[in-house]
Amino acid sequence: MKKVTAYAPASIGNVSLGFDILGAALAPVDGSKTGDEVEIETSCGPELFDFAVDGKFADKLPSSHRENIVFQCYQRFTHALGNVDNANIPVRITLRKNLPIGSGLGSSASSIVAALTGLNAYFDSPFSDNQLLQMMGEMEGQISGSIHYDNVAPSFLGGITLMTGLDDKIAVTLPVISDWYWVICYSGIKVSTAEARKILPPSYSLSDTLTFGRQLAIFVQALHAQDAKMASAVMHDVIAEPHRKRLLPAFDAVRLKSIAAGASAFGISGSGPTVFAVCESLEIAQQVETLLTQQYIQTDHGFTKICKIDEQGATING
Ligand SMILES: Nc1ncnc2c1ncn2[C@@H]1O[C@H](COP(=O)(O)OP(=O)(O)O)[C@@H](O)[C@H]1O
Ligand SMILES: N[C@@H](CCOP(=O)(O)O)C(=O)O
Repeated sequence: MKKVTAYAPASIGNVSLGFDILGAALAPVDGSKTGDEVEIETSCGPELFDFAVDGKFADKLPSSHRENIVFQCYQRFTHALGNVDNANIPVRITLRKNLPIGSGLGSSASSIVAALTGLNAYFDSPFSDNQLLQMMGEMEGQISGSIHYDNVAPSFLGGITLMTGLDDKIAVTLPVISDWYWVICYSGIKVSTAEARKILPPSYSLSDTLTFGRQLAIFVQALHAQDAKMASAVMHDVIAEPHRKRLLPAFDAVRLKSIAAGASAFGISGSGPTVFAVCESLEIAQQVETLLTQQYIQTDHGFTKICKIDEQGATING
C-alpha cells in the first residue's frame, strides 16, 4: 500500500515591498510546524475517493468537502493527468489543517501546495515544478479572486521568491539574510483575502509607482550584496498597507513600539491580520515577540512565533 505525506510551510505574502510578486517561507525556530500537511494513501474503503480533515483548524473549514481547496486540487490534478472522471484512482486524502484560515499566513496556499506536491509524488512525478506551480497559482486564484503566486511559490520552492511574470519560469529564489529573525503575530481575527483585495484602489499615483519600483530593485540588490541595513530600509508598503491597516486594530501602535524595540522593519503579512517584524538579533526578536503577544493578539486563537526563512519549501515523507 502506497502512502505519501506532504508538508508546505506558511508564508509571508508581499513582504511589504513586493505586492503580489514577493513572498517568504517561514520556519519557526522552536521547530514547530507552521504549515498544512496532506496525506495521500491507497484507498481500501468502498469509495474510489475518500477525504478527511483533522488538525487544529479543521473545524473552521467549509463543511462540504467539495468546497475544500484540497478536494479541488485533486480534481484539477487528475484532470491534468487526463483522467477526467477519476475512475481509476482510488485514494484516501487527509488534510491536517495546522494554519488558521484568513490569517495572512498563506493558509489556502499551504493546503494547495501540500495537496499538489503530495499528489505529484504519489503519482510518480508526472509534472515539472513549473507546471505544478502554474496549477498552484490557478487554485489560489480560484479562492482569492485573482492569481497571485506570492504564497504558493515560497511555500513550494522555499526561501524568498520573486515572481517573474514569465510562463516558463514563474518564480526565482533570492538570497536570504541568514541573520534575520522574522517575528510573526496572528491576532486571531479573520481577514478574507478576497475582501482585502477589493478595498485596494484600481490605480496608483506616479510617485507611489516610482517608490514601489525603486524599493523592490534596491531590495533585490541588497539581498545579493548581503547588505541587511539597505534591505530593511526599503521595506515600506505603499500599495496595500495604507488601505488595509484600518482592518487591523492596534496596527500603528504596535508598529511604532516594535521599531522602538529595535525591529528593522515591520509590516502586514499578506492581507493580514498577521503582522511581521524583521529583527537583527534573537534578543530583539524576543522583545518584539513579547510586546506583540501582549498588545496585538485579540482572541484565544492568536499566536506569536519567532521564525527564520524556510529554505527547503514543501517536503515529502514516505
Ligand atoms: N484547505 C483550505 N485551507 C484554507 N482555506 C480553505 C481551504 N479550503 C477552502 N478554503 C476556503 O478558502 C478561503 C480562504 O480564505 P483566504 O482569506 O484566502 O485565506 P488565507 O489568506 O488564509 O489563505 C476561505 O473561505 C476558506 O473557507
Ligand atoms: N498578495 C496577496 C497575498 C495574500 O496573502 P494571504 O496570506 O492573506 O492569503 C495580497 O496581498 O492580497
